[in-house]
Amino acid sequence: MKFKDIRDKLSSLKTVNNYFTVSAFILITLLNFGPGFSYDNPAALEQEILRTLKISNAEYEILYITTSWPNVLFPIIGGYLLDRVIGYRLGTIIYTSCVLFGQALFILGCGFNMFWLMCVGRFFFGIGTENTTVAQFTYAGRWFKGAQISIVFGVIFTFTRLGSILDFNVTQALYFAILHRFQLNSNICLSLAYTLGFCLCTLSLIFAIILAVVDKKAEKYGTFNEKIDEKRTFRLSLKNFAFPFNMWLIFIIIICAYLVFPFITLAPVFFQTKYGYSSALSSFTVSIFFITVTIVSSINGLIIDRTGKHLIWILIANVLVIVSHSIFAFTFLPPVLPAIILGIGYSLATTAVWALPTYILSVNQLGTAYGCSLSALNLGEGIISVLSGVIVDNYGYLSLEVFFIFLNLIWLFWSIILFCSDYAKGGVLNKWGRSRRNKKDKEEKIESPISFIDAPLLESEEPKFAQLELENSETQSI
Ligand SMILES: C[C@H](NC(=O)[C@@H](N)CCCCN)C(=O)O
Repeated sequence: MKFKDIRDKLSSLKTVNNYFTVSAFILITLLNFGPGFSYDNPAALEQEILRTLKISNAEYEILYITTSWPNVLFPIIGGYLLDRVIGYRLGTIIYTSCVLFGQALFILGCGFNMFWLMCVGRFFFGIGTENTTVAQFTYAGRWFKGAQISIVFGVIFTFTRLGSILDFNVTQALYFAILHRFQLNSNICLSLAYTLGFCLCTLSLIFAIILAVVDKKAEKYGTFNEKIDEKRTFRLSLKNFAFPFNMWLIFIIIICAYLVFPFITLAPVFFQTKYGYSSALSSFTVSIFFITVTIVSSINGLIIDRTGKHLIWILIANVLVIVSHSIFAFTFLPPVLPAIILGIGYSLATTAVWALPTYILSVNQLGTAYGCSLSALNLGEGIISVLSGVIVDNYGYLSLEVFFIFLNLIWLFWSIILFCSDYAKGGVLNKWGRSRRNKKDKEEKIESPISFIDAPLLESEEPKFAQLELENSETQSI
């Protein structure tokens, strides 16, 4: 075999791998769009639900409690099952099916005026959505760990937040369009409006199935460097929970970064109280936060991958969030400014922090780690939401802001500890992007399987290259 033939074979390998990678990138980043869109379906039509089902505000809250509180536990189980029992391919299909099942029950509950069925639906939807996130992050780590991981998370967050923004605008418009055009009873109108979410969740299930096929084919093709442990067992092994010290610090930082949400849920009334804003203007200011996150997440991902230095970006993000809360607390500057700063800070933090587990854990432990992270952030959000309510009721909004500044100083403390601990261990989490992109970087324990931007020769292709060279020399000797 001539050198040209070898080169042609290798470039065809590169083309196929590029094709796999681009497909995986699209499927992974879109996987949670449908669930992200449907998560706040109740809030998009809150008044209509209250009126149609004749429920109180407290009962309405049950629709969210049943969605979020079970997720203090379920992602840990779901993540472990992905790693050790069902595998992430089948797991993702099961979890997206659970989302779909939950959304279907929720819609039926609306249609038949059965509030309890809506709550059961939201329970299945909630555990399905959160575990789909665990599976999505695990897939991201499996495919893109290395120099492209943050852009993947950036695009994931752009789509997830875009889903939320669209939900609030489209679902409501759809409901009123159906109501005015067909004059149906409002239960049926609610069900029909929520059917859009159901269709998008169906797409997630389809994406999960295609992704499993692409992943399987890519594995057969030798795309991945790291082998998946195929030994599946139903016996609980605590070994998968034995994380290195830095991973525990990452859990704490994830909890802290997500404490922005308990604030955001109270923000509309805060804006009305402090700035005398109308309800519409307050909601608009909150939406500025979400729009900022949607726009900047992908850009942040790109910047973080280019520069590396994830821990520095987390520190910068932390400072931005503190600045934002300080402006809210101690100035009367228009709240849209700190809302934008908060959006940039939060987006920077999440885009950088979710990449970190992939640098220190094997792919066989990623599901468990992401599951624990999701459980931890739900617990943190749950506790801080309750505390925030108590603080507002008893001490007012200035105290609430001081409380959030204090929480962010705790985040700063743990970020510095992580920085020092990582430095002492050789700075794996805080490398320059250039160094991660350098394929000869032997320090990196586990490399990115393939480069998304410009797929270079894979390490896993080297045996094939050797094989071709062998064939070539044999042909020549004959
Ligand atoms: C990964 C993280 N997920 C969450 O915070 C979930 N608890 C709630 C998702 C709500 C989506 N509108 C995230 O979305 O960043």
